[in-house]
Amino acid sequence: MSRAGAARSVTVRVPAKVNVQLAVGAARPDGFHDLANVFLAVSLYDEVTVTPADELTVTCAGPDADQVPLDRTNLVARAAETLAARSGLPAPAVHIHIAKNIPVAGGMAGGSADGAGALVACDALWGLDTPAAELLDMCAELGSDVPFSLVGGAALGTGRGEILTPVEAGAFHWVFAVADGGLSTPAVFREFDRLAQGREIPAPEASPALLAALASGDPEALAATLVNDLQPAALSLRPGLAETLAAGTDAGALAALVSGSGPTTAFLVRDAASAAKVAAALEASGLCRATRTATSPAPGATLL
Ligand SMILES: C[C@@](CO)(OP(=O)(O)O)[C@H](O)COP(=O)(O)OP(=O)(O)OC[C@H]1O[C@@H](n2ccc(N)nc2=O)[C@H](O)[C@@H]1O
Ligand SMILES: Nc1ncnc2c1ncn2[C@@H]1O[C@H](COP(=O)(O)OP(=O)(O)O)[C@@H](O)[C@H]1O
Repeated sequence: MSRAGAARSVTVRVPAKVNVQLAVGAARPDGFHDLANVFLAVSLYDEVTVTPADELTVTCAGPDADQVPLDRTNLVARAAETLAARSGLPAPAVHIHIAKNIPVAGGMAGGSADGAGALVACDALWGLDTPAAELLDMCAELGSDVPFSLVGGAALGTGRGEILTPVEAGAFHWVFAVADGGLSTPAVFREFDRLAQGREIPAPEASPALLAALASGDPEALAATLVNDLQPAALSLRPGLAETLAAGTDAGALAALVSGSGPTTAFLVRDAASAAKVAAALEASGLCRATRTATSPAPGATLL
């Protein structure tokens, strides 16, 4: 996008995710947990635009914009700094704007998506053409979910979720209920540890039945296999979410689960018509702040 007299800018679109399987192992010595994390990118997007500027600045617009930090802790700023440092460039002088549509601190990896988007956008703006493997390495440094935000589609994440293997996925329809306020991911993992005290935690493994259901595109089969080991922890911190989950299944959703660390709740539905019905019922229930409908799989970070 270049225009005489205007600074060139680059925009990248990035997807939210839902975890269709989130198997969590015991806490590791480094404080992370080994996972078998089956990620699915959904068609709910943020857009990250980078424009040359005098210094690194971050702005954000959207319904949740007031909850997004605009300082150097924002993952887009960290991404730009990481890419510049690794490429031997001076400190980045760039304005990064986030058009935010993904719920903040909602368990849908919005910050991770923005971080991946900023990496791809700055890479294009600065004409670096960084190899994909190096970009993925930088993503993993930024956060466990960031590599998946870059690649999108459907993938199994092992290690702390950053080691990705693509998996096959048919098309599915989803409704998301956005809760009031967010949940801190570290706090939800800490609650998982607390609830797990005195129990033997098995090593996390991907479920063959879930992967087969995902590949088949059969929503009933997928509904029977969805599992999120963080859900009891999220419900323990936010007991009211149980009512939201029940309201979605009462309205015809095939399955309901907490999205990642929550508090967004995800509802797998048969088709677009069912999505509209479940979303309307959730909106009418007063149990959530907003709803979104989406399909999966969605592409990863995409230059517009
Ligand atoms: C739970 C998941 C599921 O996809 O996402 P969200 O639902 O929050 O979006 C992820 O594991 C979140 O990944 P991400 O948000 O990138 O986490 P990171 O920045 O890497 O880590 C933040 C903190 O979460 C905890 N953490 C994260 C990943 C992991 N495998 N084990 C952990 O214990 C640690 O306390 C860590 O300090
Ligand atoms: N670009 C960003 N968008 C949203 N939150 C961000 C961003 N960068 C950093 N954060 C911080 O990360 C926290 C987690 O946000 P987010 O990634 O939206 O949720 P989750 O980890 O539940 O998927 C936020 O509370 C915020 O403090």
